[in-house]
Amino acid sequence: MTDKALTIETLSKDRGLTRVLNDVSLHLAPGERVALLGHNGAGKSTLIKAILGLTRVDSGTIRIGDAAPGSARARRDTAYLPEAVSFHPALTGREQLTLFARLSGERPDIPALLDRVGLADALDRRIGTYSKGMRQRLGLAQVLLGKPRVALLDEPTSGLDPISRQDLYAIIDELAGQGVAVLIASHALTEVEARTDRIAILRKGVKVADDTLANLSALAGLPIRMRVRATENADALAARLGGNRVNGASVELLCSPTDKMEALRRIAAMGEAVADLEMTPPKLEDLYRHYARETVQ
Ligand SMILES: Nc1ncnc2c1ncn2[C@@H]1O[C@H](COP(=O)(O)OP(=O)(O)OP(=O)(O)O)[C@@H](O)[C@H]1O
Repeated sequence: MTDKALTIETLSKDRGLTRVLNDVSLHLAPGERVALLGHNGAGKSTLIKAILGLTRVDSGTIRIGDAAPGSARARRDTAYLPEAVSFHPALTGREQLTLFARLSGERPDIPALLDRVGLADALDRRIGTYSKGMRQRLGLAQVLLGKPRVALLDEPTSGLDPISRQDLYAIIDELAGQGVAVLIASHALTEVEARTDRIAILRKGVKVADDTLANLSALAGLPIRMRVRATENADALAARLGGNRVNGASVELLCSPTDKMEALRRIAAMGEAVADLEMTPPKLEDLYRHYARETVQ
C-alpha cells in the first residue's frame, strides 16, 4: 500500500511529432491541494486526461492510490470537474445527481448536497435554465457525491463570480480536510496562490517547478520589495538607504532574500527617521513568469 493519493512517475506522451508530456513526475499526498499551472498548450489537460485513463501515454506510470488509471477502482477513487461541465438540459439538478448517485452506487442526501453547493433553490429546476456558474456548482456537487481519494479540477472557477469562487475554494478546503488530494489546473494565479499548498508548473510538457510558494520563491531568488516610510524627510532617507523615492514620503528598496536581514538591520539602525516598513515577497505571478519562461531549466 502506498501513502500517496496520486503518483505520477516519468510520464511521457507524444502527439504526432510533438512531445506533449515529457518525463513528468508528480506526487500528491492525501489532503494536499496542488495547483497545476502552465501556458495554453503546456499539457495540463493532457495530464489530467492521462490520470483519468482517457488518453494513452507512451511511457511512465500513474497510480491513484495503488490503482491503474481507468480501472474500476481508480474510477471510483477519482472525481473530475471539467472546465466546461455539461449535463442533460432536460433533467433537474435533483434528477441529474440522483442518476449519478445510482451509477456510482452511493445513496447521498441529494437536497443536502445541492444545498451545500448553493443550489437548494434550483433543486427542481431543469438544468437547461441554469447559468454557467450554477452548472459549475452542480459539477462540484457531483465531485462531492462519491468518496474520492483524488479530485481533479480543470479551471474550476472560470466563469464564476467572486462570491462563488470563494464558496468553491471553501468546498475544496473541506475536501482536502477530509483527506482528498486536490489537483487544480488553473490560470487564476492570485486565487491559487492563496488557496493551495504547492505549485507545479508545466512548460511545453516539462515540469519546471514543483514546490511550496515559499520554497519556489527562495529558489528563484526573486527580490523582496521593501517600502520604508520616512517620519519627516524622505529625501534624506533615500540618500542614506539608497533605493527609489516612490511618493512624497517613502523609499522603495529591492533586495534579494539573502540580503534581507542586512537590509532590515540598516533600516532599524535609522531609528526614528523611519515611521513604517512594508515588505512584499514575490507574488506567484512573478514566480510564474520566472519559471514558465524559456531559459529556466
Ligand atoms: N486532441 C488533440 N490532438 C492533437 N493535439 C492535441 C490534442 N489535444 C491537445 N493537443 C496538443 O497537446 C498539447 C497540450 O495540450 P493541453 O490541452 O494538454 O494543454 P493545456 O495546458 O491544458 O492548455 P490550456 O491552458 O489551453 O487548456 C498542445 O500542443 C495541444 O495542441
